[in-house]
Amino acid sequence: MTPKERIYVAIDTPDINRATKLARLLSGEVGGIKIGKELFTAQGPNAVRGAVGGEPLFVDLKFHDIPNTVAGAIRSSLHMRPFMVNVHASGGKAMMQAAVEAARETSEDLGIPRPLVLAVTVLTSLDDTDLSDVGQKGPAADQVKRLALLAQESGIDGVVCSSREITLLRETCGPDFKLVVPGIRPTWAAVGDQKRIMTPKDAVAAGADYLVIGRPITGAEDPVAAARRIVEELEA
Ligand SMILES: O=c1ccn([C@@H]2O[C@H](COP(=O)(O)O)[C@@H](O)[C@H]2O)c(=O)[nH]1
Repeated sequence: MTPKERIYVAIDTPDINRATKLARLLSGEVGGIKIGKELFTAQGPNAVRGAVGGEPLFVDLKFHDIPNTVAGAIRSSLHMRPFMVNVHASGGKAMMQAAVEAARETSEDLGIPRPLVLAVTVLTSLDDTDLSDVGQKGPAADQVKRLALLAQESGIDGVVCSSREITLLRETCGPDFKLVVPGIRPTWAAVGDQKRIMTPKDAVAAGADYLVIGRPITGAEDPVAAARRIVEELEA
């Protein structure tokens, strides 16, 4: 995979014209587009697929509900022809198994490749103190490892984690388990609300499969130049 192909740009906006413009501008500059709750909730699935065009799509809706409901949500999300979809690992084993099974069945019914089904471990905006505030047993790396192992046992293809846990998860879950990492910050970008961060180059060196990068690209005065700068840093 080339460095460029590893980058999924997070387009977080409710505005379909802005999303479409960004997706067109960045086509060929990155590996794919990630859309999340902001665009999806404002515009719905047809508009999302239209905005993204033919680019590989990561549908980041982080489903977290009872198994039957999550299976239904996964089935519905496959109409956007995603390359990756996700659920929260903390939804438990039965929920993750239901998600994987729904993705398998629906992709067969639709005659499309089965998307990678990922599980979110601990959000990159949380640190050890935040985890303890919500009663989760930290440190964050321990909770990430626990959830990643549960996800792997459930048939999930990989996890969303921070780059700081890559080395640990490569040792624990092996080379084929996909590691998709948001919380990516080039040295020249604002950190914002992210807490467990790393630079693109360090994340790839650590063994990330895909980097999710939003505001450092979409919030830049020139998003194409920002994307190219990141690719150059990865290639250097
Ligand atoms: O743990 C997680 C899971 C998902 N995200 C999503 O990734 C992008 C990051 O955007 P930036 O602008 O680069 O911070 C965003 O869409 C989040 O919803 C995450 O950040 N952390």
